[in-house]
Amino acid sequence: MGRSRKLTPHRWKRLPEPVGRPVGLHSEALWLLCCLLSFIKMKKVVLVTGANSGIGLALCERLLSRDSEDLRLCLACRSVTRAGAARSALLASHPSAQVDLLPMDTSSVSSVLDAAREVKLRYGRLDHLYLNAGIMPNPQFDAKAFFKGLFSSEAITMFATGGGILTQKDEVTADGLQNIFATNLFGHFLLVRELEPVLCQPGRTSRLVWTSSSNAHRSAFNLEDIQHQKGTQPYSSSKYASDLLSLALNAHYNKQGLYSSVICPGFVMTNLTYGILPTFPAFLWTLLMPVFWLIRIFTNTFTLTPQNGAEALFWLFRQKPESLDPYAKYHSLTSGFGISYTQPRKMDIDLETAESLYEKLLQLERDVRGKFEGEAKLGSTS
Ligand SMILES: NC(=O)C1=CN([C@@H]2O[C@H](COP(=O)(O)OP(=O)(O)OC[C@H]3O[C@@H](n4cnc5c(N)ncnc54)[C@H](OP(=O)(O)O)[C@@H]3O)[C@@H](O)[C@H]2O)C=CC1
Ligand SMILES: CC(C)CCC[C@@H](C)[C@H]1CC[C@H]2C3=C(CC[C@]12C)[C@@]1(C)CCC(=O)[C@@H](C)[C@@H]1CC3
Repeated sequence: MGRSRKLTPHRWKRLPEPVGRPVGLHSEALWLLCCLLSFIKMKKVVLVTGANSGIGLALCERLLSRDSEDLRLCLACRSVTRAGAARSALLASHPSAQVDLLPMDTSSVSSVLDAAREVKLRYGRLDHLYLNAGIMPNPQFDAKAFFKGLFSSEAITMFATGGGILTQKDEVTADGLQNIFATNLFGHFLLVRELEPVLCQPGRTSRLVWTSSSNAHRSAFNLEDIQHQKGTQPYSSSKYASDLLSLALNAHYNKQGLYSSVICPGFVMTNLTYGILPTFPAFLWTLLMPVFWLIRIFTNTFTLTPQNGAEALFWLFRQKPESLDPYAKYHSLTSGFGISYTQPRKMDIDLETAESLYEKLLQLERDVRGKFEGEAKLGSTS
């Protein structure tokens, strides 16, 4: 027996936009009503990269706590197992929520292209895209510079930005890209470019939000070496590049209803920060917490928990995109009393550099696509 096609109220909710226009005056009116209703009732689609832990997972939790009924959350993660565990944790506290999984490794071009294809097939719309996945592999902590900085006038800045005390050793991915650049920036850029048809739809606005950092420094970034092959601060460079890219994306896409913003979550205790001192046992971090709470009195950037760190991401979700400043970075901050809030701070960026980076990224995109198509052709002929 064929499945009944009766439209129960439950089905209305999930009804995709009507396809094929019926003929006749009544049917025309009915079709218009259908369009209107499906537009009103359709859930907002929110995709978060790196959603299985830390700040990304905390954002998902906060979004569902606010409204789990009208959201369709998609966790884009490189590990299916870790993503599944995160989904189960979210569903345990929000059983009626709609939480989907999407396998995606932002450091791999083919994985990003596959994931984007899947998003277009599955959703047909995308309201919020949180570009949050990020890495800081092989960090080198300069203890000498840290203790020197501790007794200097720059102590607070050092704690707020990690400037001058951290470097990283980068690697090359299978696609021949620098790993930190590919993971934190280029994979996300490619994703946005691929998702253009669902992000830029007439009569609708969509949002991009980049999880950047106060560790993003102009001095670490070089337009002649956007992947940071030569330097020792690829993390800082990738985050500065995301600040620039957000500005360029606004310049190119605002007229199509797509808006981009950047946030800094502050200093948060997550897998990324635990990795900075790998030999430092977990219980020592816990012992240090009272010290960190004390430091928070002097710098509100010590947000410390992923929930506090996700504050600016969550705040942006509730703002009208047109009201936001493309030159501002939205900082998650936490007061000495533990109260979280969001504050915009001007970024050290300019449109000319942003445009130059954008052009270079477009060129790199053409190069990797060309390589992919070439390999695909080779595969089909052999
Ligand atoms: N913690 C902090 O103090 C600060 C963090 N940030 C930024 O916040 C963001 C989130 O980090 P945070 O929550 O702290 O750290 P976590 O390590 O907890 O989260 C990072 C997330 O990114 C995912 N990820 C890493 N590499 C890839 C990849 N190649 N493809 C897909 N997903 C990937 C991780 O997945 P997996 O679990 O598989 O590794 C994880 O889900 C990052 O962009 C980071 O740079 C910025 C400023 C400060
Ligand atoms: C062992 C010592 C007693 C304590 C060491 C503390 C440092 C490891 C942290 C102090 C400031 C932190 C910091 C970051 C990493 C860890 C510290 C250097 C970041 C660089 C992490 C990533 C970011 O994006 C920055 C915003 C953070 C800034 C502060």
